Amino acid sequence: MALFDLWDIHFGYPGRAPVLTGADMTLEAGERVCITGHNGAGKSTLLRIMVGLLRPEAGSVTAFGQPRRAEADFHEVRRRAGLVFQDPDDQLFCPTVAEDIAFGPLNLGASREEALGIVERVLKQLDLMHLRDRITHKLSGGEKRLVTLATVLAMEPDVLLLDEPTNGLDEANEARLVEVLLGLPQAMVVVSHDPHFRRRVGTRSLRLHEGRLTDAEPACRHAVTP
Ligand SMILES: Nc1ncnc2c1ncn2[C@@H]1O[C@H](COP(=O)(O)OP(=O)(O)OP(=O)(O)O)[C@@H](O)[C@H]1O
Repeated sequence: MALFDLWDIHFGYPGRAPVLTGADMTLEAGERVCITGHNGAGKSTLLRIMVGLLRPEAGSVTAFGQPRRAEADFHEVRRRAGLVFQDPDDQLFCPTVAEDIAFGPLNLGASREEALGIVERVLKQLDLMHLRDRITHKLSGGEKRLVTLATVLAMEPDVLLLDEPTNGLDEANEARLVEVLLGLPQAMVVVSHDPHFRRRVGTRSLRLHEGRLTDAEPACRHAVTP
């Protein structure tokens, strides 16, 4: 069973030319699907449709084996598929890094102690312990991006949806991010303009062009076992 199956997705913003005009995509366990395409092609739009932040005009979204149509159908999808937005400021809203990471688990019913344990685990995993008590809005762009990933990993999603995760990262942090992603068990969809990054991380690459997804560069790696 595919984790996600998007079929013939059509979408346009009001008063603008259509963005998606029959996009198809599947995501299987163990896959890391990279998506490329020019600015404004609709990559972020597609990720938002996957988690129900936008609803397609036509076509279907099946996630975790169930067709998803109404808002209520997407609650489970958003719990199981963690979207890391392109702009970290859309995602970080607590005073400190630790509070931002603890927010999701606390919201899902974790105790204060459990949440603090999760904060420590994900910060160690991403090598970010030094940022634990920093004021979130005073972090650099690259630091914010890594913290955003930490907030999503803290929710232990089954699928990761990453929108331009290398934006603003220096070489060392980009290399570290590659290692972290390759070590994660989750299937993921990664939107990236960075061909080197896509080749390192992706098990499959798609190009979004004129509203549809097609195979891009040949895969360089085989799917990892889930
Ligand atoms: N809320 C909105 N209202 C109207 N138009 C929008 C809105 N959000 C995005 N768009 C437009 O829809 C198109 C697709 O945007 P989207 O952000 O999905 O592209 P993208 O492929 O992610 O681009 P980039 O590579 O620049 O991040 C663009 O032309 C954009 O201007």
